[in-house]
Formats: sequence, C-alpha cells, structure tokens
Amino acid sequence: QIGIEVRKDADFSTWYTQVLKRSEMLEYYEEVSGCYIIRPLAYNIWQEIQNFLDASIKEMGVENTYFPMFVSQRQLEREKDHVEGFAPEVAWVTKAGSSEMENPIAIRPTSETVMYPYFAKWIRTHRDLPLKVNQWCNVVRWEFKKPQPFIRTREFLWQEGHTAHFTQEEADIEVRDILELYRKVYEDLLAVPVIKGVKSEKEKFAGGLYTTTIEGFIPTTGRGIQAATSHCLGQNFSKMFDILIEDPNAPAGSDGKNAKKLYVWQNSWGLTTRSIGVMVMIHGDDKGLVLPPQVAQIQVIVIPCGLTVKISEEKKRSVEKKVNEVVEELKSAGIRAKSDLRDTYTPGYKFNHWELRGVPLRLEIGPRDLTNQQVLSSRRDTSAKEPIPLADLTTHVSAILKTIQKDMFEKAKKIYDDHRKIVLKWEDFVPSLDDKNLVLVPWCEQEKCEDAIKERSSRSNVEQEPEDDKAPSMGAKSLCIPFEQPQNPPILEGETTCIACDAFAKRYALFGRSY
Ligand SMILES: O=C1CCCN[C@@H]1CCCn1cnc2ccccc2c1=O
Repeated sequence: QIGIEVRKDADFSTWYTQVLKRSEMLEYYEEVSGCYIIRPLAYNIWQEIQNFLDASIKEMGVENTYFPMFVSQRQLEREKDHVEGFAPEVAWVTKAGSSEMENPIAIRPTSETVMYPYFAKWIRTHRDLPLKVNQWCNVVRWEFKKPQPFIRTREFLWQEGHTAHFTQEEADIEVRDILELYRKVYEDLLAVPVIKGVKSEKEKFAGGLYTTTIEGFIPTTGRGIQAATSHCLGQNFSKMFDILIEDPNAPAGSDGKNAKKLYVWQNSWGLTTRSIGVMVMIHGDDKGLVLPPQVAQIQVIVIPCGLTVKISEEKKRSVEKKVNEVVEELKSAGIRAKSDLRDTYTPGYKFNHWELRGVPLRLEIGPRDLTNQQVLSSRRDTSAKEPIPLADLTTHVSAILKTIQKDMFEKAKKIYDDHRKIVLKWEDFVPSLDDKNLVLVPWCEQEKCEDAIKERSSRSNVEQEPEDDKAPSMGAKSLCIPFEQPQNPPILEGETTCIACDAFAKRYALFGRSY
C-alpha cells in the first residue's frame, strides 16, 4: 500500500483523487465517465448522515416514500422555464433491447415532475395538508463540466423532500427549519462550517419562488461550494400541476360548486453525497483522510507495540490480551473501536495504514504500558500524543473524541471566517479572490450587475498575464446573500453604493469563485 505521493496544496486534484482511492473511500468506474464506486468507508459516512437526517425529518412529520425513477417527456416538460436551462443534462432511455421506444423516457434528474401530478390527485381539501414526503434515492444529471468524485458526478445519492402547505407562512417556516437541519449535518456531523443565506434571482432554482442555501468553503482553492439547498416553490408548481383545495374560509357556495379554490404552497429541499467530498477536501492532510469522530466507522484503533523478538511469548500474549480488553471496554461504552493484531506488519506500518484511512484516535499498548497501567493515545487531526491511565479509559477516550470533533470544526471555522473579506472598493475585489478569499460586498442585487461582476472578475479580463499557464480563471459568482449581514460598516439605504455599479446597495452579498 502506498501513502499520498503529492502535497495537498501542491497538487490538489491529484491529492484528492489519491486520498479517496488509497483510503478505500471510492473506486473509479472506468466504464462510464462521471460515475464512481462508493466503497464501504464512504458509504458508512452517507449512512451516518442518513441516520441523523432521517430521524430529524421524521420528527417534523415527513414520511419516506419512493417514486419511479422514470419521467415521461410530456411530464418533464410541463413547465418550460423549470426545465429549459437543465434540458442538456437530462439522460434519456430510448431503446429497450434492440427496439426503439415510441416515446423516450427520462431518468429523473429531480422528482418534482414525477411527484406533483399525484400531489394533485391526493390533495383535495385543506385537511390533506400539510403533505410532507421525502425520498432517499439516486438521480442522474449528464453534466459536461469536468467530473469530480462526490463533488460533480453524473449519478449521485441524495434525499429530496417535497412538501405542500396551506399557507406561505407555514412553507417559509419549514424552509428555514430544513436549512437548519442541513447546517447541523455539516457542522455537527462533518465538522464543516457553512454560511446560511438566500440565493440571488439568477442563482436560485428557476422553477421556485426563492432558494435558501448553505455555502461551504474549500481553503486550498479559495473556492465556495454549494452545500445544500432548501427552496420555497411558492405556488409556481401547484399552478402548473393544478394542486388545489377548496378555501375553507370562503362561505360555502349555495351550489357547492365553484367554491373558491386555493393553490397550495410548496417547498422542496435536498442534500447530496457531495457533502462527503466537501468533508474530505476540508479535513484531509498530506497523510490522507482525516475523519470527524461522529462519522468515522472506526473511531479508535488499538495497536500492540514493543512486541520485538526480545520479549517472551507470554509477555507478547499479555499485551495482545490487554489490547483486546481495551477494545471490548471501549465498545461497551459505545465507542467504535478495533484492534490491529496483524503480526506480519510493524507498528509503524500500521500507524500509516490507519492514518491514511482517517481513524481519529490511535491507542498504542506495549509491555511498559502494562507495567505503568496506561496506554499512549495519538490524535489523527493534530498528532498530539498523551498517555491515558487504564483506570478510567473510556471516560478519557470519549472526552478526547469529543474534543477532536470540536477542534476540527473550530479550526475549519476560523479559516472560513478569516477568508470572508469585506470588500468596499472594486479594485480590491479580484486581488481578494486571487488571495483565495470569498468576498462580502455591498450589492445592488441586479442580475445585469451580477453578470458584469462575473465578466470583470474572470482573469482573462485582467491586464496581468496569468502566472500559471492554466486557462484564465473563472469569474466570481454570487454564492448567497447571508442571513447574517455584516454590521461594520453598515449598508446605509439610499447612500451606500453597489461594489460594481453606481446603483444603491441593498445588502451584502457573498461572491467568490466556486465549484
Ligand atoms: O434542488 C432541489 C432539491 C431537491 C428537489 N429538487 C430541487 C430543485 C432541483 C433543480 N434542478 C436541478 N437540476 C436539474 C437537471 C435536469 C432537469 C431538472 C433539474 C432541476 O429541476
């Protein structure tokens, strides 16, 4: 087995590929570009995310369901501006065996058009509301941009929630409740800091009313990344799919017919396996994967040391016995612990093996430790070593695991906070991006201005020759308008001007190069 042969900040994309393959998180699927094999270590992370998210949405009254993965062309195209921008990404089944199909069938890229004809069938009165369903499934989007494992793949796993409400207010509340859940998945499980905000009109889901989002940051490239989205669809889709109810507050019409009808208010929300890639990119280092304890399949690896040829067979057995006892004790305390007793490998080899695979904590036990009634612990994230008394081992170990989780998050959060720069003058905009930052700028929120910013910030437009021969760097996109607005300096309505044009600024927006 080999470790990682490149440094993370020297060749990030090679580093990323090597970490994923050599830690056995993922395998490349040679037959189809943009598709990958998610191996057990990574799939276990997805299952931890599912366990947390599924329990949480069930508490909110959301029920799991499963709809067909095939969509007819007619259904898919029922709403033009929902699909037109996405049409090139839709994968179609056109043949069965050797015979051409009369009507090609799309593979779901998302399930609004699959589900909503049936929402119309099931929702008749306000008593059928709120309707809240979710499905855990795969979706296919035939992207042409360069694929990247977990980050941009042609098939990915996600959950998609779809809800219908009697009032806009109820829908608005749920949109934010779900976004908060997504924040917890990233920050509490994956130790990845995110910023909550609303998307610009240009960046939002075209079929919806507004899109709220959590935005992550990859320090190595200085690029932002959309982590998850929670959309309010308004009544756009209920009008398209005739999802109506009688108005319970309207006076009952004498004939009972043409009683006032109301369109329901809908939301849809999704979190994908991209979250796994973001976690790897942020926490990984030059020794390989670094897993937050919350999602690590193995939280503690216990390794016998000092079993040299010099020590007696009986001494060797007593050390190995202690290793097994420690593993059992940790497991009985709910800690996911394993031993590595392979006697064909040296301790050093084993250290590299488990560091590459991101195991958060290692315990070393040798003959002297037996005498001293202690083990030597070693943290994966900081390499800090600390002897732990065997006496109250599990208390110490669970405390260290909790500290690791917290420290990993705090470290990533400080880096993210330090790389969100308030920029008030255009001449500082591109230099801040080139310094691997995201920028918080007073913005007028006009789409034409957003286009201009993207144009003016792509390196091809900047005098200086790109120092590397890479293609001119991409321009900056608006990532979100953060709910938490900078207060210093405050934006003065009708006074503060937009960073990029002479219109008045409305709010600070987060701009940056992105995935
Ligand atoms: O994000 C989510 C969360 C989960 C449910 N769907 C929404 C919106 C999906 C937007 N979208 C994204 N790619 C697409 C690709 C092809 C066709 C349609 C679409 C499409 O509607």
